[in-house]
Parts: sequence; C-alpha cells; structure tokens
Amino acid sequence: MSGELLVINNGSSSLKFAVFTPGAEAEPDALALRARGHFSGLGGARPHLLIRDGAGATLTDEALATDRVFDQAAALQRLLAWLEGQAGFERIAAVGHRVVHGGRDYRQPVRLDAPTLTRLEALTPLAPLHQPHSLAPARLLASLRPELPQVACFDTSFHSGQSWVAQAYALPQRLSESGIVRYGFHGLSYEYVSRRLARQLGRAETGRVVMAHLGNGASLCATRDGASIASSMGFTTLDGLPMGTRCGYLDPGVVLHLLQQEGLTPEQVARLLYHESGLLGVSGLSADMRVLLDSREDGARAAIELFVHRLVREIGALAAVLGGLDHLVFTAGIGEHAAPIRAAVAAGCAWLGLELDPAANATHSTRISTEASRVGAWIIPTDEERMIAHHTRCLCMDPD
Ligand SMILES: Nc1ncnc2c1ncn2[C@@H]1O[C@H](COP(=O)(O)OP(=O)(O)O)[C@@H](O)[C@H]1O
Ligand SMILES: CC(=O)OP(=O)(O)O
Ligand SMILES: [Mg+2]
Repeated sequence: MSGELLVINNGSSSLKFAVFTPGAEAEPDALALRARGHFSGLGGARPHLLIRDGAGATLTDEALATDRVFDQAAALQRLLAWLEGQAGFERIAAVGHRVVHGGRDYRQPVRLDAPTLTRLEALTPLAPLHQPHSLAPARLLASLRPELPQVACFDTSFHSGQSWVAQAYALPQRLSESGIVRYGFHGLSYEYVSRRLARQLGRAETGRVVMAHLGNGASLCATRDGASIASSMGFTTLDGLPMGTRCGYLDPGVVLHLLQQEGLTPEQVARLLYHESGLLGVSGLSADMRVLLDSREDGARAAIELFVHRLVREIGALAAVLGGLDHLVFTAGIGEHAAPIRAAVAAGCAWLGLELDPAANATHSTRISTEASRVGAWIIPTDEERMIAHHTRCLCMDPD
C-alpha cells in the first residue's frame, strides 16, 4: 500500500491522532511515525492542540479558540486543515479509528461501510463517552472522501477469546445470550503493551501477567502468555477501577436505590456515574491525578487512597484467577508518570512477591522491580495509535 495511514483515537474530551508511513513488513514496529497530535480539553474552557513530528520536535503548540465551544467536531475540522497544509490529505491512503465497543458481532478490526457504522452506533448506550465520538469522524470522512478506506479497531477485540466464565454475569441465561456479558476494554493498549513485554523478556511466553492501563479510563487485564484471561471492565466502560469521573464497580443495588428511593431519572444516574464520580467525585476537586498528587486537601488524599485500594484489591483478584503473578505492568498517563501511585500499588502487592526498586520507580525506568523480586514490575508506555495503524495496514492490504 502506498500513501500514509491516519489514525484517530477520539476520547470523551480529547482527540489523539497520528500519521504513519507503512514499512515493508506488516509489523507495528515497521511503521514510521510521521506526526502525532493531541487535542485536549475539548468542550471545556482551555482547549489545546499539540502536534509533534516523528522525532518528537514540536510542530504546533497552541491554545485553541475559546470564543465558541471547541468540541470534537471542531477538532476534526482543524485536523483536516492541518493535514491539507502538511503532507496533504490526498496522501492519506487509509484511516484507522479506535472504536471502544465492538459488541458481540465485531471481534476483529473491520472495514467501515455504512451498515457497519449504523450497527456500531447502536452500541452507544454501552460506551456513551466514547462510541459517538469515535464514529462521528468516520461519518464525516466518508462524506468527504467516500473512496478512502476506513477501518474500525475495537477495544473489545483483545478480550474476545476469554472463557465463558470470565465473560458471564450470574444473570438468567437469556440475558447472557442477548449479549449482556463482560467485554473488557483498552484492548488495543493491552495488545501493544503485551507485545512490548514479550520483546523485553525475549520470549512470547510471558507467563502470568497483570497489566494496569491507568489513564482517564482505567482498567486491569490478566493475560497468560499474551492471551487475555480476565479484565476488570465489563459490559460497559463504567466497571472495575474508579476512574477520572467514572465510579468503577458498584453494588447494582445502589443504582436501584438512586432510581427508586432517591427518585433520580435514568439520565441523572448515568450523569452521576459517568461524569461526577471517580477521582472527581471522591476528591470534590479534580479528575486529574496530577492535581490530586499536588494537593494537600483531605478529599484529594481520600481519592488517591481509594484508587490505590481498589487497584490492589483487583490485582489480587486477577492474580487469583491466574494462579499467581509473574509480571505487573503499568501503562497510560497515570501508570507511566505517577511514581507515588506505582509505589503505593507495589507496596500493596508485596505479599505476591513484588519488591519495588524505589530509585528505578522514581526515574520511570522500564523495569522498576529489584533483581531479587519474584514478580517483575514494569513501565511500558502504551501506543494505541501504532496498534490501530498496524491493523489498518493489515486489513487494507489483505481484505481477508
Ligand atoms: N506526570 C503525571 N503525573 C501524574 N499523573 C499524570 C501525569 N501525566 C498524566 N497523568 C494523568 O494521566 C491521566 C490521563 O491519562 P491518559 O492516558 O493521557 O488518558 P486518556 O488517553 O484516557 O485521555 C490523567 O489523570 C492525568 O492526570
Ligand atoms: C475504555 C476507556 O475507558 O477508554 P479511555 O481510557 O480512553 O477513556
Ligand atoms: Mg485513553
């Protein structure tokens, strides 16, 4: 395939993108990064755009217009204008999108045509913060360049081979059969990190691994020799760990209580659980871990304590499912950058045989456990965009 690959990773308040040139080999590492960009603070008071070239040099670093709401749609228009001015939109040969939910029907990356887009849009209630933002750019691009191949890469695919028992809820069978099961998310990140860990260890048999993707959304994934065994996220992106603004797992009785006793509407409950809970709700201060770590307020400390407690508890549960733990891997914004969080989690995992190397942790080294540690602890920066570019390349070169 000649031409470049555009990757769009659209989140609830951010849009990340990247441009890659495919190499001769169909390997993620063979893709040459041309540029990487990040629109942040979308829909808020301080939208911002940062673009770097493949070598990391800054191409654009600007505050975006605040005289009107700068949202995902505005970000996409700005991205297209930038592409025109740079390599030229015409040189883009295919576009890969991160789509959070593939539901029951999509277990692998898929070419996006009109019926597929419609089917994926129907999954919006299961990932309301993500699904619409992922699919809107695909619709716009399809209208601007109908001949341009577009590919959807799913967060859920990596987990689709889990055993039924890892996926099932203890609900009547007809509900499980209708698709109310655990799907798991952040799969593109886990797929990439898992490959990097294998590279670090020099073998594909990575053993019993728990990966912690700790960003705005946060989840854990247990793998055995690279295959997903269990995940902390379930049917929707609300489950599992507390996140920036999401509550994580909750007694379903709380939802019933809010609806029946407190008289909240379903929309109010959704707003509470998706947007007003998690680190933001507990701290009463911020969803941003940097702000919480810098704060001396009691709320900030409580939010961090709860976040770490739930992480340690869930890592223990996944270690039990794996029958032990060989490696613990940290990734995404908090996992890659927040040394105090990693230190607290590692302390809570000492009973599993994890011994942290504090100096390596403080300097964000790749391996952060001591030589003597029975469990290896690692920081492996994620690259969802590279993984999406890889799948897009594979699908557009070989439609089977
Ligand atoms: N240096 C840092 N120290 C602590 N937390 C950080 C740091 N840098 C980023 N983070 C946290 O990472 C989170 C965002 O992670 P990221 O992976 O970029 O999220 P997403 O891709 O889901 O938008 C935020 O909570 C942010 O505070
Ligand atoms: C699935 C999910 O929560 O994604 P993100 O971390 O990008 O919000
Ligand atoms: Mg993310």
